[in-house]
Amino acid sequence: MRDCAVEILEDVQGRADPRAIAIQQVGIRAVRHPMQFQDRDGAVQPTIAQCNMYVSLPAHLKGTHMSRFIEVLNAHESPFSVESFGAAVEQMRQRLEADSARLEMRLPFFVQKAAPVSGVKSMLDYEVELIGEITPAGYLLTIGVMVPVTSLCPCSKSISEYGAHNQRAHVWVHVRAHETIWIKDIIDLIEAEASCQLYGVLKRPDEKYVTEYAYDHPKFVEDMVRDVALRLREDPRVRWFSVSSENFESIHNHSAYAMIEMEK
Ligand SMILES: Nc1nc2c(ncn2[C@@H]2O[C@H](COP(=O)(O)OP(=O)(O)OP(=O)(O)O)[C@@H](O)[C@H]2O)c(=O)[nH]1
Repeated sequence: MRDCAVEILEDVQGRADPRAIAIQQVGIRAVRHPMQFQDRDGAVQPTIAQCNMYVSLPAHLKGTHMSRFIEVLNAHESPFSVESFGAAVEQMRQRLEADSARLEMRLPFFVQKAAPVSGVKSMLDYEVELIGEITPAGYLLTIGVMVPVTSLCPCSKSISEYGAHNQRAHVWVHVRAHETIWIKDIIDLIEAEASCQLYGVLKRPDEKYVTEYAYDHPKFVEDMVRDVALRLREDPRVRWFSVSSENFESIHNHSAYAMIEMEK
């Protein structure tokens, strides 16, 4: 067997490139990696992130150091959070010897909730997206959260002698902030504006409660994104946001959708 440790291998990606074209993003996509995630309450939860990792490559170099992206992930032992994310992007930028770096992570995030009447505890899963970019101009973090909620149609309630159609909706909020805004802050804000929030476990008294609560808080998809946008516009921590809602209609085989984006 040949001994790779002593063999001299050419560093092809370090060769000069004659085309003189810089690359804005080169790297790896769709890497799944186990990690620890920490949010507002300080508890650390294990999860699995799907990562995209990119750096810039100057015009004179042929290739980037592909293996180092995974090395960076594996070397990262401390929990990720909205506060520590910038340090992780900077580690990647330095290890790849690049001017700019971009780290995108999407992960399931779990919250233990108590049912509204019985108090029975259960976990609910949300989706989180963290997108951190370091360029010579500075660091930009975009935080995204998808919150599943109930929406109940105000028109259906108004025109029907009894009942109202309702559906599950996926509300995505992305924010860029002046200061720390936690994932749980965004979840609380969205759930407060839904026709009703969701729970993993509901006993019969809870089911009666959420049915009547949703009936008392009807929302079109437009109401949903406007009411969340109002809260984000009033929040001094937020400097840019987008909010969208996709309502999986129960009376159609298609979704209703609305989106608002605002730079403050
Ligand atoms: N740049 C580049 N590398 C690729 C690609 N596809 C596979 N690779 C391989 O990724 C491997 C690892 O690259 P490097 O990180 O530069 O590996 P290395 O030179 O042994 O490690 P370092 O000394 O840390 O730079 C190389 O063997 C490349 O051939 C590609 O499209 N671009």
